[in-house]
Amino acid sequence: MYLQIDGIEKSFTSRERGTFKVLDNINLDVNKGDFLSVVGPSGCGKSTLLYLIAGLDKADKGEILVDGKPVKGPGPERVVVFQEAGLFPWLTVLENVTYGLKLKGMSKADADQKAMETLKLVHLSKYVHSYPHQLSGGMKQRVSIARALVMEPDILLMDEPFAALDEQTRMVLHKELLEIWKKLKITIVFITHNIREAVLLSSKIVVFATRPGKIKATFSAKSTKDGVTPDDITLHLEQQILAALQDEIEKVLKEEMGDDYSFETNRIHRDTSGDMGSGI
Ligand SMILES: Nc1ncnc2c1ncn2[C@@H]1O[C@H](COP(=O)(O)OP(=O)(O)OP(=O)(O)O)[C@@H](O)[C@H]1O
Repeated sequence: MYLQIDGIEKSFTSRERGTFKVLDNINLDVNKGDFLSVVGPSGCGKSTLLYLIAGLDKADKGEILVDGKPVKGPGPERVVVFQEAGLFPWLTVLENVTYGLKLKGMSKADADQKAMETLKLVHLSKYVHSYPHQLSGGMKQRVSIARALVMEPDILLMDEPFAALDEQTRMVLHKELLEIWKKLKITIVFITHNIREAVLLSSKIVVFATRPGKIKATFSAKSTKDGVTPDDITLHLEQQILAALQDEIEKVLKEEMGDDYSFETNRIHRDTSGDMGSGI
């Protein structure tokens, strides 16, 4: 197993909520080259798990292993792409992408060459000298993906990277991310609220239960790759994931709105034209 998550527990403490458990006994095995999506209602601990894998935070209990070695902090083999591109506004696209390489001590010429190759991969060769404010949201997110890929990580950790983008841009980036995944044979852990996005992109999907976050169901979505899956298989998988999520969504709504809140099962339904589950 390439990425191994063994018995992870994590609690936080805040003035309003006291100490509360966010992740409870998370066990997950990810193979090298898997595209794993984690789907779950708001606040169930998806990002917390991603940050633990990234080594940006520490678990209270359990262990995360990459290639058999315990994660003890951030490492170049695990790079995070966030929802907001977070580019340096005073640097050009090329300078943003070479920034990490130069910090590692790479010469300008080598860093520029490597960055140019990576920017080609995300179709931004023409914009290397542009500044972030001159780019659309989708282009900024491409730069952010290039900035991560240029470090040649083994695992790309993506925290709702397309959530702030419009539907058409997101569709294009889905296609491009799948091409990159296949070309680089990289392992991806992808956090999303969007069931359709998870089904379209992933080889494996994990549904989180909430309060505290734990794994409720795991689905294999390998057959949905390469666009060969008949629509009805994709839709069936979406329905199964939605069914697994339904109780969890209700739990969150009752906590937020009160126990008398009634959740109609037909409120969230499969909508072939829409963005399934994006409002969860
Ligand atoms: N540093 C922290 N201190 C206190 N509470 C935190 C901290 N980080 C996260 N939380 C809380 O832990 C819970 C899980 O947060 P997390 O961001 O992991 O959930 P999520 O599933 O990614 O949510 P969303 O889908 O809304 O982004 C939330 O209730 C959040 O408010």
